Amino acid sequence: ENLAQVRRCHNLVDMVELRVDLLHPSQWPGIARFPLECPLPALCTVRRRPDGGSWRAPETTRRRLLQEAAGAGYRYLDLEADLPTGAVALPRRGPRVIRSLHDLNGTPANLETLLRGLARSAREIPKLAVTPHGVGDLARIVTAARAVPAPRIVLGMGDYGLPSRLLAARVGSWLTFTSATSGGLRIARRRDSSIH
Ligand SMILES: O=C1C[C@@](O)(C(=O)O)C[C@@H](O)[C@@H]1O
Repeated sequence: ENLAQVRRCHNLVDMVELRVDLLHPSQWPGIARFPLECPLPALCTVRRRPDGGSWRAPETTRRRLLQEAAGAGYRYLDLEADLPTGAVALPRRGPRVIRSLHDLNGTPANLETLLRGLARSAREIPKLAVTPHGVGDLARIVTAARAVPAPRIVLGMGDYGLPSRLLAARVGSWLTFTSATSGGLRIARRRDSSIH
């Protein structure tokens, strides 16, 4: 089902995220096959509930699946900022880590420091997903992104976050997310918008 969705939109996006937390456990055996059959670079994410995800099983199971994904051919692996080093062992020539921090309630004061401190090595890509409550917060997200060397990912969640997604390239975010199904930003064809 996930691969069918990728095939429907593979010419509209540059990479694909598999949200393992949204899968039924009966689908977990397919996690290792996904990047091999996916026509685009794949990102594996197992999002916890406090970070906005739907993961319900124990943390040990989550780490086991992340570990499996680390050796399965994914180009990127999303690991949280509070995950202890070594909780997921990364093979040499394994995936590049996107080191993420989510704030579902607001936009922390020290955004730039947070963003700068996320990556644990030069290979990791820091990612901040926060919830702006007004244009002031939105402006702070943009300022923080621009102050930190690329590549970095910044996303505003909620209504006030929308401009940070539509203007991701302008903001300097290395990627922005869209959704192959309902429930997120719909995928637009390239150049459907004229924002530069
Ligand atoms: O971390 C993120 C960002 C996201 O939550 C969003 O708000 O677009 C979508 C998730 O799939 C992804 O893992």
